Amino acid sequence: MSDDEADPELLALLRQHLQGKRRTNDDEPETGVLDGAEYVYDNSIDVALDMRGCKNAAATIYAQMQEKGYSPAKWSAHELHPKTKDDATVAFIFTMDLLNFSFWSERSSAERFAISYRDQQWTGYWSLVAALQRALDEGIPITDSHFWQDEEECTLDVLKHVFRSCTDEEMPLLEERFACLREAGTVLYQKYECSPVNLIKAAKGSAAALVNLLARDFACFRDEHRFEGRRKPIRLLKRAQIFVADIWACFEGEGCGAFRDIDKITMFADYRLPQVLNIMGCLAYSPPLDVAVRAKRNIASGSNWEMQLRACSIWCVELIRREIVKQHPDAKLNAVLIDFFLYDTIKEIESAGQETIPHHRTRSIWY
Ligand SMILES: Nc1nc2c(c(CN[C@H]3C=C[C@H](O)[C@@H]3O)cn2[C@@H]2O[C@H](COP(=O)(O)O)[C@@H](O)[C@H]2O)c(=O)[nH]1
Repeated sequence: MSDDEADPELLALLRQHLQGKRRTNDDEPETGVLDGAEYVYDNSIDVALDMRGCKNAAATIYAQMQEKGYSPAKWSAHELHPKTKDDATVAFIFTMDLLNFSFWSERSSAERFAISYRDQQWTGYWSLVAALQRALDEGIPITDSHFWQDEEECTLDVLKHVFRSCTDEEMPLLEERFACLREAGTVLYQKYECSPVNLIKAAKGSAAALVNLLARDFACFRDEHRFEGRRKPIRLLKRAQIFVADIWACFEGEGCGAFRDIDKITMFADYRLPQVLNIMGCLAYSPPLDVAVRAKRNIASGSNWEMQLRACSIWCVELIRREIVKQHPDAKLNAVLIDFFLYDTIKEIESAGQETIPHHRTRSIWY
């Protein structure tokens, strides 16, 4: 590139700041997730946003969130979520979001992996929460990072026992989960005196800084992938962001959950949100992608299709959020609460047997 040709990414950034799209305060950290999501959206051909759909969805989402009283307090109301606001709960949420990925199964609902706890069978995300609660009830210190480092006590067999299923299907990616615990135990020992509370304190009240610390120090949180020719990887950081959001929600914005920039956290790019955004008419797939998703074909982690599904979902929720704020300037909502609402909505749709399209199938540790 000759000297007088500026770097296109630099130009885009300059244009963005000149347009005042996102005024950033120089000494406040940014995660870069939203910028990366917008880049992928601008370069997507298999996933598109339906603007009319997003506008309609914004009105519906806002009305229903008001009606259901979506606020951070709702997080602790979930029966399996921890209720105390203390260090043990921070450790629980850190462990949970370290392992918060890939629960989907191709088995029937009767045969899919499930955890039996408190006289109920739990599947999906709730199977993880139930398994952790059950282990603690059984005296297994599964949320203690000293335990994760103890090669005698914390073995793959112990983890298999913690996540033992009441069907003959085992929890997916158990060995990968075991590796996540080991790695996190080592990093917490090396950098944070074995405590996730110290990790939160190191972010000094910034949600974005905490996300960046997780991505910098823990490979298993570093959910970033190449997209086409772009020099910089696209940062999606789903589990890092949902960890910050779960802490914020659980502590209701106080104490460990007091983040001055929580609104910088985006929705969490998992396998449920693209599905519900598609069902709500906000996200549209190209015919080949639509066929692949409906046929439940595996879509490779980090592939172009998968990146479009995840990143366009992030951008879609951002546009829905902006539309809500435009319609209701005093709305006390952010991408986190909208996301929580959308996840709970797709779970209601699923239990009512009203899914009109399956979620996409990607097996990975990222979501
Ligand atoms: N974007 C987004 N993804 C979420 C959640 C949650 C649970 N959050 C609870 C806390 C407050 C909220 O009100 C929720 O009740 C789990 N997941 C992801 O979904 C997948 C599991 O799907 P399935 O196998 O069907 O349960 C898996 O990738 C998991 O990481 C969320 O909130 N947002």
